[in-house]
Amino acid sequence: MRSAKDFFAPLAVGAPAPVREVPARPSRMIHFFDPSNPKMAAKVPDMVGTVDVLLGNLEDAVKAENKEAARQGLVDIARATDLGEHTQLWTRVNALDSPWALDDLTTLVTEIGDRLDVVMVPKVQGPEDIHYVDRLLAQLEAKAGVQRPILVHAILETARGVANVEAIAGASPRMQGISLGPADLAADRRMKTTRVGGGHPGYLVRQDPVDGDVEGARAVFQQDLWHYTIARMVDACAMHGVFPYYGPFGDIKDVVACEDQFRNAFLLGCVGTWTLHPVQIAIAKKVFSPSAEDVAHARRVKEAMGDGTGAVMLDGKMEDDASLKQCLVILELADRLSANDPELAELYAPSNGEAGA
Ligand SMILES: CC(C)(COP(=O)(O)OP(=O)(O)OC[C@H]1O[C@@H](n2cnc3c(N)ncnc32)[C@H](O)[C@@H]1OP(=O)(O)O)[C@@H](O)C(=O)NCCC(=O)NCCSC(=O)C[C@H](O)C(=O)O
Ligand SMILES: [Mg+2]
Repeated sequence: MRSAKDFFAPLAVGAPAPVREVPARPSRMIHFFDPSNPKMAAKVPDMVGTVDVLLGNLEDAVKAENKEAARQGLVDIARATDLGEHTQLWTRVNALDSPWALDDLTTLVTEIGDRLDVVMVPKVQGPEDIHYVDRLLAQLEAKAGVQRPILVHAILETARGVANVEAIAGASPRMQGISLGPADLAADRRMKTTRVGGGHPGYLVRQDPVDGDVEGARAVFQQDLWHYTIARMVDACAMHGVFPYYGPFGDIKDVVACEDQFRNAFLLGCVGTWTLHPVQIAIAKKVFSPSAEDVAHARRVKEAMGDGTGAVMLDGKMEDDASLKQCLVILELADRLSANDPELAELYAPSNGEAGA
């Protein structure tokens, strides 16, 4: 076991010092693109500034024969693209047991390590996977002279990963966050779904029979297949000061259910989601930015609560220290997003007569 005193020491001579706090940069949408797909790659420069994160995907959804082209494509894009102040560059490398992961990490850190913010690691099984990546990144950073540590993001997509989620979240100061990977997780758990994320019409609760008539009409309520896993992931992330994310929603045409799935994740504590197609970007932005109404309400509660202690009545509802703390989460998020986005700053600005944040 590593001593707590060693936790913030670099894992290789010459590697940058680990971060003590994960930078809270907006990451409402982690936009996936395949760097080996010329049409997608061509769209990347115009997406800068419109998405919080651009992620060059090297893993699943990239054909085996294109793995090397995707890796090199990402290097070329990172070198040629000015990402500005507000768009981060992430990658998803191939799984650690694949023939490509070592070359992915070695090439990316040595070639574009100074431009890469986060490495997403798929199919993480336990803290040992993070320890491996942690040490390797330190060695490569030292070799390449990278000045700031590259952070690590784990995808929760195996039953063992879910069972170890707390240990994964706390495995390294590099841990930036965790995403749900519902498609691989469903397969690993031997669930009987055949989809990439979202609900299933067969997973439901039915109203009791009326007057014992089991054949009569009854309401059915579709249930959320992912509630348990997302809630567990959110707790593990909050416990360790890292960020939780929903993952992919594969039914690109069903923008309504996509928005619902994203909003469930937002309400449960996730800070963002993956976007697989341009149409999902605006949905993620809408859902993971608090509404103007929520911000205005949070400000009213803060104003009404004065020094932050005691209880008050506002619009017929009791507000106290704990509801104030929830409101402060909303206000902090609104402030952070406003700092990067003049449109949101205007949307959230207190109207005449309203108290400021
Ligand atoms: C889902 C797609 C295959 C759809 O692609 P396509 O059929 O080309 O869609 P459109 O014709 O509607 O596209 C319109 C134009 O937009 C471009 N496009 C499409 N997607 C993107 C994108 N992500 N980024 C940038 N540009 C994009 C198209 O090229 C069209 O361009 P043009 O013809 O010039 O107008 C496709 O969207 C796609 O492959 N998306 C990414 C999929 C992906 O990354 N999958 C992996 C993540 S999910 C996963 O791995 C599961 C997870 O791990 C788990 O276990 O749960
Ligand atoms: Mg997967």
